[in-house]
Amino acid sequence: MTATTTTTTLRSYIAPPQTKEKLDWAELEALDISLLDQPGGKQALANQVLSFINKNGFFYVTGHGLTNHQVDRQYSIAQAFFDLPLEEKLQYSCDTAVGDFRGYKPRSTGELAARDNDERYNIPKFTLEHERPHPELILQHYEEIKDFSLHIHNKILLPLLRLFAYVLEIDEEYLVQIHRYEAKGLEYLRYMQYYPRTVEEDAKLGNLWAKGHTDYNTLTFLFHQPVAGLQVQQPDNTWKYVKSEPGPIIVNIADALEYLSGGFLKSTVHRVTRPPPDQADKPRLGLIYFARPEAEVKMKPVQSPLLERLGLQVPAAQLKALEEVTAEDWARARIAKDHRFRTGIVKKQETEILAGVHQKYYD
Ligand SMILES: O=C(O)CCC(=O)C(=O)O
Ligand SMILES: [Fe+2]
Repeated sequence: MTATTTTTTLRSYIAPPQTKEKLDWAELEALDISLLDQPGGKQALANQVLSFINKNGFFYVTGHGLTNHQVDRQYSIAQAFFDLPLEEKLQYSCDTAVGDFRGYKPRSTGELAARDNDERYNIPKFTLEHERPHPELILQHYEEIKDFSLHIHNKILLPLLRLFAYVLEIDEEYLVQIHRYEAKGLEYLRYMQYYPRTVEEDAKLGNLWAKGHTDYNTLTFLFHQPVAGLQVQQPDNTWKYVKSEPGPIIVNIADALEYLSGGFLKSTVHRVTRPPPDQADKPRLGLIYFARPEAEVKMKPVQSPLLERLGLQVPAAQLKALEEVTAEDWARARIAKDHRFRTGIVKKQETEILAGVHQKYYD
């Protein structure tokens, strides 16, 4: 694969206006990670993390060093990608039947449209393992996409992992060492677009654009996108909207980090609902980065003095199962099970994923 340096003019991305509806927004903490470079900053952030993280795995990150312009450039590329003819996009399809999410996933049509109403293009880590064909449009912006992805990995993910390790009172490099960029394993930047449906269609589907789920990776980074719909499940099982403003990145803890932290860091259930009336007729374009542990990492919990003091123990049966499950196996199994439902192979979503470990929630 060759990355060309040709530059074509991209249509500017103009974000849709924020909703004027009064919605029930979740109150989420914002971690300003630029404080990590200042005296006392790490301890202040650790105290902040300890104040909420065992209840809620959603938070904002600010001070992350990416500008709104850089984010909007990614949206311009994403927008141009989804504008490509379907036949071209289909040449880069991902093999979700075997749990491989690299590349393009179309939305389903006909009767299955109800189960899958979004298009995705997942751009994997820029390592030899993942060299693969991309549309010319992506190749033209390859270096820019690479810089953006590497910034997320090196300047946002790794500092957060060090902070979480510090909170868990374990070696501060422990989590970083199982997320080496060059190592075998999959992370990706995702361009995503949901499509509006009629009031009647949505009503039949419980007004859900994506059912409640947890993510299967380490941390998910959701960049600003103003079409409201993302909701996070509260400890009392109710749902609140997650507000997205230009600047902060919404971050959520996902399964691999919950397992590695013995359940202390909570992989938090979320879903996407039909947007409010003043936004429901627009496609909802998203930009998301999914960080994952290295492929061979077993998801068994770390030995942590904090967890011991708190008396947090993973149930014996689950612990035994997790000792066998690698981050790669877990993600592949989740993706392959999801494929079976989306493509109609099974009628109901399967909650048992692998080795007796169940996915937390479906609805
Ligand atoms: O589109 C969103 O806001 C959330 C997407 C999501 O939860 C996912 O792709 O896992
Ligand atoms: Fe998700």
